[in-house]
Amino acid sequence: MIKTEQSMKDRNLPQLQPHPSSQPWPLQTHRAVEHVSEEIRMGLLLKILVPFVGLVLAFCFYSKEDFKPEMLKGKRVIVTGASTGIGEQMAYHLARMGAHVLITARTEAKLQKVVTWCLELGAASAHYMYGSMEDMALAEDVVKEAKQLWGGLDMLILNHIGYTYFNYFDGDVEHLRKLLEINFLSYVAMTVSALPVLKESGGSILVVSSTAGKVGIPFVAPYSATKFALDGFFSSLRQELIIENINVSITLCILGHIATETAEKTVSHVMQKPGAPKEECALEIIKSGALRKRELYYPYAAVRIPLLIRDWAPEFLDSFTRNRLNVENVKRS
Ligand SMILES: NC(=O)C1=CN([C@@H]2O[C@H](COP(=O)(O)OP(=O)(O)OC[C@H]3O[C@@H](n4cnc5c(N)ncnc54)[C@H](OP(=O)(O)O)[C@@H]3O)[C@@H](O)[C@H]2O)C=CC1
Ligand SMILES: C[C@H](CCC(=O)NCC(=O)O)[C@H]1CC[C@H]2[C@@H]3C(=O)C[C@@H]4C[C@H](O)CC[C@]4(C)[C@H]3CC[C@]12C
Repeated sequence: MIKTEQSMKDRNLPQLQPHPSSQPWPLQTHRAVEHVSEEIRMGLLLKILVPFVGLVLAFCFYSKEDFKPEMLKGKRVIVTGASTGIGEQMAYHLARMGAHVLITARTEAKLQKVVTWCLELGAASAHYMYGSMEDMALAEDVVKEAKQLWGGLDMLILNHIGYTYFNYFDGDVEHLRKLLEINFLSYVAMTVSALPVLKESGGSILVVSSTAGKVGIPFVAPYSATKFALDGFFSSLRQELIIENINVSITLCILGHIATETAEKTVSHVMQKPGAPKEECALEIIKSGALRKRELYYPYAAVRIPLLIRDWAPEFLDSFTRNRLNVENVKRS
């Protein structure tokens, strides 16, 4: 194209100027129109959505069954990824409620400290097994240990995750494969191993997931894939348990940004406010499992409202999500 313009000049011919109406709109005008129609759509959406959300919140508030800590007294509970973060706090809450806890992670020293503190807090018993959930045999051995210790199992809390970077997807398929093993396949392996004893006890499976397992959030593609996989697998399995009248509940816990050490280290430079408290998050997960809820959203508004918007205005939600992050602080590694 430049070459063409150059040849016209060489031949000293008058430069023909295209008619203004034939020129494409300048980018700015086009974007302004797009923005206005988006504004109108948003205005309509909010006039409908806000009352609807109010009704949803009212329903949830008034339909809330009462949770009692005694529900967990003497219950036999496995918590994975409990050496730190939300899992550690869940172990402490369960201990205070008088449950039997078996906790897992890779770092034995941290697990020993958590078990000691669980006994201090009143756990009926507290044990740990350490190792990486890349090893499916470990996933099965943990459930076998629970059967040997307690003769059964009442609650399986699947919580651990492998290392997660927060950056543009770098094309590393091997990292994704490994994360699928740790964050997804090991959850399936533990479930397969635990289902027979959970059927005997009429127990519960709690699957800890994320906003990033329900909507597209930038910079977490591999992690997000593993969380979406959890939704697909466990939502399908829940249907099969209902069809077969098997009294095992599955609660999918959809979490927003939680102030754990790892999360704050990973994303504090892009988040505009700190995460929600891990202690309260941990308690809400336990409550939702004890009440056999289908899904937990925590923090409620921060997670539930984007999910409502997701199906009505996906492009708006994408734009809203990007605007909530200081994306300029994410530099390709
Ligand atoms: N924090 C947040 O903002 C959010 C968290 N979530 C979810 O909550 C759950 C807990 O998150 P959070 O507490 O922040 O995570 P943390 O990073 O604080 O804890 C992760 C736990 O998993 C263990 N772990 C790590 N790698 C492995 C492995 N290969 N095999 C077995 N265990 C492993 C860690 O112990 P060790 O290193 O000793 O193995 C640790 O106990 C996760 O499922 C996460 O997806 C969801 C949304 C937001
Ligand atoms: C950035 C996401 C939150 C989007 C938002 O603004 N939601 C409103 C709100 O939550 O207040 C974060 C939601 C989920 C987080 C990620 C996650 O699921 C856990 C990982 C934990 C790991 O230890 C660190 C990074 C995480 C990928 C974490 C990053 C931030 C979120 C995507």
